[in-house]
Amino acid sequence: MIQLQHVSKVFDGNHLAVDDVSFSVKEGEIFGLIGTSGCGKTTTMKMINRLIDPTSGSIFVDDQQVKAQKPESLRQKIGYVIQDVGLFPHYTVAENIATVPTLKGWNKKRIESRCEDLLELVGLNADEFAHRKPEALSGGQQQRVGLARALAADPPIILMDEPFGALDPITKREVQIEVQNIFSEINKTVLLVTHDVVEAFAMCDRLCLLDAGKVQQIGTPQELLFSPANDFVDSFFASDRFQLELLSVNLSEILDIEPNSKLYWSPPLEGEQEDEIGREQSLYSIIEEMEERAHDNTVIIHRVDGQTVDSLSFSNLLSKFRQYSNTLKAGGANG
Ligand SMILES: Nc1ncnc2c1ncn2[C@@H]1O[C@H](COP(=O)(O)OP(=O)(O)OP(=O)(O)O)[C@@H](O)[C@H]1O
Repeated sequence: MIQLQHVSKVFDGNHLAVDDVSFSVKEGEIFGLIGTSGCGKTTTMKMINRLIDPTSGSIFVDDQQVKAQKPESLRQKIGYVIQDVGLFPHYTVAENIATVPTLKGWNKKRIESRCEDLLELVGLNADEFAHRKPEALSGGQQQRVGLARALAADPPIILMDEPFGALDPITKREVQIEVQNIFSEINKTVLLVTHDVVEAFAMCDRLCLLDAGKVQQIGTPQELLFSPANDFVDSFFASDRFQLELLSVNLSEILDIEPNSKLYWSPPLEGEQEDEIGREQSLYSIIEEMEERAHDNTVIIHRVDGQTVDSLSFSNLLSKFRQYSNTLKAGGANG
């Protein structure tokens, strides 16, 4: 879907900001570009929608070189979400969302109904918000409108540059979860630039870690964490290591689960029926969920298999996780 081949960018004649970068982002994937400040993330992203032209190398979107595509038509298939959102201050929320559909010549009725659907998708009530100006929105609400605007004409690709950077940690987590749910419902190819490794691990299928414009490693979060290509990659994750390990390991990896068996939480949350657990949930989200449910740290997860009920305690789960992560560190699980 997106492919970079030996892409470099030199600024001011001698500043090599992006140095021979190659990667491809597959259809439907959330791909993260991470690295320290100034390592070339934003420059790399802006070369994809032609806000910046590369000095050398080739970039393909949909198997076509971007330099052979008109910037306007290229940008119609690429939604773009940036940190300061960039909403037009004199336009209402609805008018902001309508920008690309209007350029594409959609009729008024179609635009109105798209706008309502999108506001609902990002968790904002259309009656309440459609006619407000951006100044009458909180930062989190502006971010949601920015996302709705990027999704308006249903582009297959979304580029996001520090989209949650302006949010406080609690709102950030809420908006991240919503955005993840949105992307899992609608098939989008997403490139996310972030300096926040926890965000990258929570949201991305694969990551590319850059340093001084050069690719250090490309792989799944688990591969970068447990099989680092060099010392830079290893030390880059050191300060958040435990949280990242929990984020990069799924429940199904550490439990010996039969293909058709289902897992349930116990006790259920107050007022809820027995609630199934997603086997692809990360250990981190399982533990977050446990904290919400567990009163006495006893039986948390149980398996219903005919007459048999198997159960796991919080500490049992953690010790299985430690065993598994030690195997990964020793290079045992993924080879
Ligand atoms: N238009 C420009 N002219 C000259 N130098 C630039 C220009 N844009 C970026 N740079 C330089 O290129 C390098 C990479 O910048 P870039 O914005 O891509 O980094 P980044 O990884 O996105 O950083 P951050 O996380 O701080 O946003 C930096 O050294 C920056 O100063």
